[in-house]
Amino acid sequence: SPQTSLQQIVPAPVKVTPKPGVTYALSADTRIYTHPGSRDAKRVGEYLADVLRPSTGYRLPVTPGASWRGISLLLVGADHRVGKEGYQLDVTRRGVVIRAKTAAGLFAGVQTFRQLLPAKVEAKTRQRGPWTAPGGSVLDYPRYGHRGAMLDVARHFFSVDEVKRYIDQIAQYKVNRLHLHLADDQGWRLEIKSWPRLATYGGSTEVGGGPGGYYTQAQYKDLVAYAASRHITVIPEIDIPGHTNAALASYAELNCDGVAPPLYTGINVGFSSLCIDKDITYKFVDDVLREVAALTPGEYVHIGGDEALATTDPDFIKFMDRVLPMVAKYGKTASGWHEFVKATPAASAVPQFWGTKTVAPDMVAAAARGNKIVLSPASKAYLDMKYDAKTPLGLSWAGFTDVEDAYDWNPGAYVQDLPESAVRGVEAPLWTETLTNSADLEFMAFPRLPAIAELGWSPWNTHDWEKFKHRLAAQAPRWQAQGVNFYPSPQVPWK
Ligand SMILES: CC1=[NH+][C@H]2[C@@H](O1)O[C@H](CO)[C@@H](O)[C@@H]2O
Repeated sequence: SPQTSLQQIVPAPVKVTPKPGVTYALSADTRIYTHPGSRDAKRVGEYLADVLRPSTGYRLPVTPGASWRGISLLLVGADHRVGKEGYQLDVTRRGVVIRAKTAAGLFAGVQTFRQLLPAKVEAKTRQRGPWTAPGGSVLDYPRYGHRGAMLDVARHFFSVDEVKRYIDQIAQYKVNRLHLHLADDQGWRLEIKSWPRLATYGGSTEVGGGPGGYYTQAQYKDLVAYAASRHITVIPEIDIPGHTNAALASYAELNCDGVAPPLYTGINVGFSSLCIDKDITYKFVDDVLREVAALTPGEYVHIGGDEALATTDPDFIKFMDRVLPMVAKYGKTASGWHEFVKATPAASAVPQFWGTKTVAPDMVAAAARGNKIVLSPASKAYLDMKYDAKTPLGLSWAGFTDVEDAYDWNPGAYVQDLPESAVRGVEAPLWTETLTNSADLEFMAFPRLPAIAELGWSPWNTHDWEKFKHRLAAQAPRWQAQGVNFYPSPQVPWK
């Protein structure tokens, strides 16, 4: 197997110091040690063991302790620059030591160490060794705190296992936020106990008329916990007041005329709106936000707000003025598509920019008021955009996006006059009007998701398409070992 290298890690680390001639070899008696007394460190150790055991066949016991031999995950001695999510990795002839201040940092270090082992380590079945990693040191920490992926489970429903598979795939690239688009015109995907028909009826179909589906609150809690075990915080989105046909179809009383529209299985947008002047609308939103907030250990709840074309601007503002305080009442910070800045949300709220142009005066104004922006420019970060005219899946309203387009922009300087200090990070949305299973998701997400993940993690001084495309090529054997159905873009010199 081609020797891996410290120079091929994705996302590119802050500082890499190879030690030529030094190699570490896993062996049958390798042990994994984790910071004594830290349950979270032990969980990272177990995660690493779960990755390595199937392919190597080694026992790799995980025990509290530290040793120069074997693999040690320690919450002591890390360079202060690692901060909350960074790490230091040292690979010597005798052993591997990952140091961090938090378990999240250890988890990030494990993702890097993983990439130093041969690609076949990613297989779920026993492979022949040797299991070697090149010697050297890495000092690493993220550029942005918000490094997100969004999955639209409303247009097409994706099972708990399919979402977990995507979680495992994005975790490899140090993504730390999973935004779940849980409700839209075509489907309501989360059980709400106070409004049961939202899921049972509103979740009973999907784009194209298939059976749809929904997560019970127990299943949703399982997803949130699974993401957390990969140090990914789930941001639930209930898109309102637009994109609400599934809710309006489920409860006639939510409609201004008291008549429920039929369930919708097409892919138009902008035709639905909650009834802004009915009190029951705000009881509905309050009940939903209360239940969603109770299911959200994370700080943010996303209330959508995009394409409210069936809502007048004054009504949109009136609606948001009544709803945004509910998010705070339930102890959460609001996030929303960039349109919601029309309602002047609190400075702590997170506008998510999805525009296609680099001039967004409302984003600059919001930043001036203290809002920090998540960047998801549709012509760069939308993973549902076709790669080119021949791409069988996806949409093209924002143009074609091949992997170089997804990579070649600077989030710190993308929106004119928006200062780097006002950028909270990046997020890659995967809308699923045309996607129905994991293979479809993977075809659109790989190789572009790692490009967006690198923009979120790596220092700008490492940004170089000519180098990145080779590092991306070196990821392909890993995706092959994992059965990831990636798009072999002609822009990448695949191995
Ligand atoms: C924020 C946003 N609203 C629209 C837009 O993005 O385009 C998506 C498709 O690319 C579509 O699914 C979504 O409903």
